[in-house]
Amino acid sequence: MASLKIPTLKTPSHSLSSKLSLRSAFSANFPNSAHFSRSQPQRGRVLILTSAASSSSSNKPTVLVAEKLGEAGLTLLKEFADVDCSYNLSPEELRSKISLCDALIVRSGTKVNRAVFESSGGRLKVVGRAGVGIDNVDLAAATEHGCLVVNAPTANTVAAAEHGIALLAAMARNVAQADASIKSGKWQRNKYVGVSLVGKTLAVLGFGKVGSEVARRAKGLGMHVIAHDPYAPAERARAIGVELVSFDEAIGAADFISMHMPLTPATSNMLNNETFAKMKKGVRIVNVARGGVVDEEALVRALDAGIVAQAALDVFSEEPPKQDNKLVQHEMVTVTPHLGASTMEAQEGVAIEIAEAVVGALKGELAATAVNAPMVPAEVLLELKPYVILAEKLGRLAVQLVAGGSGVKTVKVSYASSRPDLDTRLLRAMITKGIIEPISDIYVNLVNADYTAKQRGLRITEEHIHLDGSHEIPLEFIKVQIADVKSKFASATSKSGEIKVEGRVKDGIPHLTKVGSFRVDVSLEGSIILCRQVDQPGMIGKVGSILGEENVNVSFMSVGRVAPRKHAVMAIGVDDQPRKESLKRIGEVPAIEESVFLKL
Ligand SMILES: NC(=O)c1ccc[n+]([C@@H]2O[C@H](COP(=O)([O-])OP(=O)(O)OC[C@H]3O[C@@H](n4cnc5c(N)ncnc54)[C@H](O)[C@@H]3O)[C@@H](O)[C@H]2O)c1
Ligand SMILES: O=C(O)[C@H](O)COP(=O)(O)O
Repeated sequence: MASLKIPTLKTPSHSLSSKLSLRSAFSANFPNSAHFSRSQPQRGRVLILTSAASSSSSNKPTVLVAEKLGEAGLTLLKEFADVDCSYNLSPEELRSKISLCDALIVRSGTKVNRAVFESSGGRLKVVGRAGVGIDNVDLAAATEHGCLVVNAPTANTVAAAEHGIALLAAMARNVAQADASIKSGKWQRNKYVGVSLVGKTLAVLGFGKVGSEVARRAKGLGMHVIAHDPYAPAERARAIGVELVSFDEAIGAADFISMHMPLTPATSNMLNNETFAKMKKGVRIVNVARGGVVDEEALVRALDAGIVAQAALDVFSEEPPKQDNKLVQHEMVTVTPHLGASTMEAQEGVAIEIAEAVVGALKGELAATAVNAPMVPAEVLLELKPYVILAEKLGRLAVQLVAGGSGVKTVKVSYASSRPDLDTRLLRAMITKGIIEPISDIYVNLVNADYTAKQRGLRITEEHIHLDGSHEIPLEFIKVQIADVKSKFASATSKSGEIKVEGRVKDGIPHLTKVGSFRVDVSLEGSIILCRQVDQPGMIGKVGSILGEENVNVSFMSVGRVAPRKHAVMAIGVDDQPRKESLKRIGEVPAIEESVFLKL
């Protein structure tokens, strides 16, 4: 397996402070538009931006809105960002614009593929999908690029359900065909005799938000409604009088089938030759989900064979479909151009929902509708905040203790807590960030931490040390151990050979409390000098006066020793980075056996 090579450690261009917010976890962070400066690119806390990447002279982030968005959403966005509404961009135009944008908002008509993320040069931090389906966004590529994807999953539910019902009724009564006929001067009352809905069985496939609203409305029309959804809770179905059945039962019993699942590899072409063959002859199909859930050629054949009497389609595998598309031209098929979400009300709602999500994500707030990052409830985030800082700093310290040329492969993290259900995803992500960022150019956040670790051959194992006691404090301490490496500070190596650092939060401030087997206590602010010395009088004074002469402000000092007059480790918190010569002078103090400077 590859390993994370330790090159010369980079000095972070920022200094961490206790002001560090949860932003670091999400990365798509603009503290607020007024304080954001592109001319001073920073890593870690905010986006990597360069003045060359800036398209505007203001300090605001740039949001590209690539498809029509409701006014209320645009107004919200404009309060926070420079908004570039460029509709109908070609793929090339989108790729060339994207490196100037911090966020991109699309509907279903824009393919946000890997090339888009690659062209963004690391600047794109949020993709907002103004709607539900995210099949037009390459989530794997987004995650690999540390880009958060958020959607607007609720505001168009009713609109989509109403459109499904509209198509159901229009299909059953040949509304579209009869309308076209009369407009062409004909009066064909016998040709357009329809079928009734009342008493018929409707199978809703996909019993989520839209599917259940369709079911509720269909029941109001007097239909018998059954549903299939492998993941839907039976109680939700029962509550509206719908029975959940197997896929085969659903399609075998249905007079009408309505599709409401997302397009995924598992649902692609789920209606196909084989499944059409299991349906009742004369079944009618509505699709307001995605074109790709139906094998369109198989549907044409099923229509021509009379297995499917009629279909009503709002969505197509290729949008817009070619003009000679056999389904579009088929007499027994009613079509609309992906209008499910297109009501005035839904579009205003979606625009607000996505604008809030994108602005929140750019500010580094928790994104409630994130689709490629673990959901951590806001209250958990707030409580874990100081531990998040501790986790990153311990990772950062541990990796700086690794000798150059070593390969970091295995990191073990132990969480000592009385909470059996402690959510460690965020902490793990931050330790990963702390370990990887000082030694690479990769920007790590909650979105891409696990992926990045895997890519770099870094295996992070986690252990919970269960403590008895009050559940009030989420965590007693975090221990980070790096195995199978040499350390540039031998005292940081435990008896079993791992580099070991341990820390805890005291009064809301993260502290380093153990290095190797030495207990220390130094607040993790500024930077740290670690020295191992023979425990004897005057050591603190000697080192302190060297730092004083060099004008380096000491914020904290702590000495941990194995026994009086034996070995001791002195941890010194410093506000400024000492000159190399100062560190050399410290190393030359006779009783000092080794020393190292660690930048936080
Ligand atoms: N035509 C439009 O304009 C329009 C508007 C809104 C939504 N949509 C589409 O409708 C889909 C559903 O929207 P929603 O808001 O109800 O989403 P949702 O996530 O609330 O519901 C989707 C449901 O599909 C279920 N599902 C997943 N795999 C399935 C499978 N193999 N078989 C059966 N069910 C399965 C899920 O368990 C879930 O309950 C969206 O993904 C989107 O593609 C289209
Ligand atoms: O997934 C959705 O939300 C719908 O398909 C709506 O898509 P649209 O935003 O392109 O209308």
